[in-house]
Amino acid sequence: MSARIIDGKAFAADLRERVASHVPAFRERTGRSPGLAVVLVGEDPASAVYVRNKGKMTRAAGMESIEHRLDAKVEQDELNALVDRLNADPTVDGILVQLPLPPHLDADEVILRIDPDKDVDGFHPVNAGRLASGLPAMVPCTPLGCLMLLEDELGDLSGKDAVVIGRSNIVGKPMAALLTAKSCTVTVAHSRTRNLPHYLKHADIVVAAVGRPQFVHGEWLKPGATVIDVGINRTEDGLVGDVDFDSAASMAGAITPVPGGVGPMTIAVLLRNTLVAAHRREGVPLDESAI
Ligand SMILES: Nc1nc(=O)c2c([nH]1)NC[C@@H]1CN(c3ccc(C(=O)N[C@@H](CCC(=O)O)C(=O)O)cc3)C=[N+]21
Repeated sequence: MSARIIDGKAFAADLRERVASHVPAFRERTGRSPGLAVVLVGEDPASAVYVRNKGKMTRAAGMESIEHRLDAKVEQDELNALVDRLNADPTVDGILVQLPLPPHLDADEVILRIDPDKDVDGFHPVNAGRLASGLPAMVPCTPLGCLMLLEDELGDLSGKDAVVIGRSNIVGKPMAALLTAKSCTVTVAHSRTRNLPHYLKHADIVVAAVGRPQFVHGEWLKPGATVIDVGINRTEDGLVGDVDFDSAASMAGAITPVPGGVGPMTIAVLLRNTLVAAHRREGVPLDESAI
């Protein structure tokens, strides 16, 4: 079997257009555009590139990008004070503090300080709790992007066997919550899982978010499985995912490439979440399920 390649880049471009199409009506209703504030601490080159791309795409969607660059040596109090100001600013609908932070800063403290209604990353424990409880939440961008690709590929996910590899707060845990809400039977595997191939052999859906280059081998997969590769690993061979693409593509029914798969979806969903946050905050109705 030779897998269909899931074009995350094209899906993300469509999603960004759908988001952009709702901005003019919001502006007419409220007299302003949705605003996304991005905070970058230090000058990690990879982070700087991401932040620049986010700003570009935010503006291309007709939304306001508010960028704050802080010195790598900034103190926690100063970062906290910036978050407080962004929380209080009515023109800011979304706040994203780029992670990881330099080691002297406490990311959990910053995340807890962000107004959950402006938490477009969906990292605040209130949003994790809302998601787990089936309440309206801000949903983390990467797992929501993966879910959109899965539903586009498979339609109804009800009853499917899904294995999520990785248990982070950013991807694995919210991914498992989303798939559970869609009535999948979900297994969460991780670094201590003893027999990963055993679980993968039954999986209709595999989401790999372990952070180890080319970790998942095609021979472990159920023939025809749908494979979503969240990994972004910079190696000598260039950018590779958490899945060994060539062997997986000969076993899977469909697979996301790296690059061009999940990555572009993360940014597109960030814009979607900003649009959603803006509408909720202003009480402007929006059919969220159509975006
Ligand atoms: N608070 C916070 N929220 C984030 O969402 C967040 C973060 N911090 N810190 C860093 C990670 C990383 N991240 C990516 C976004 C887009 C691509 C992306 O567009 N990748 C492209 C290009 C990859 C490349 O060439 O580098 C692709 O996979 O095709 C990748 C990674 C968001 N992150």
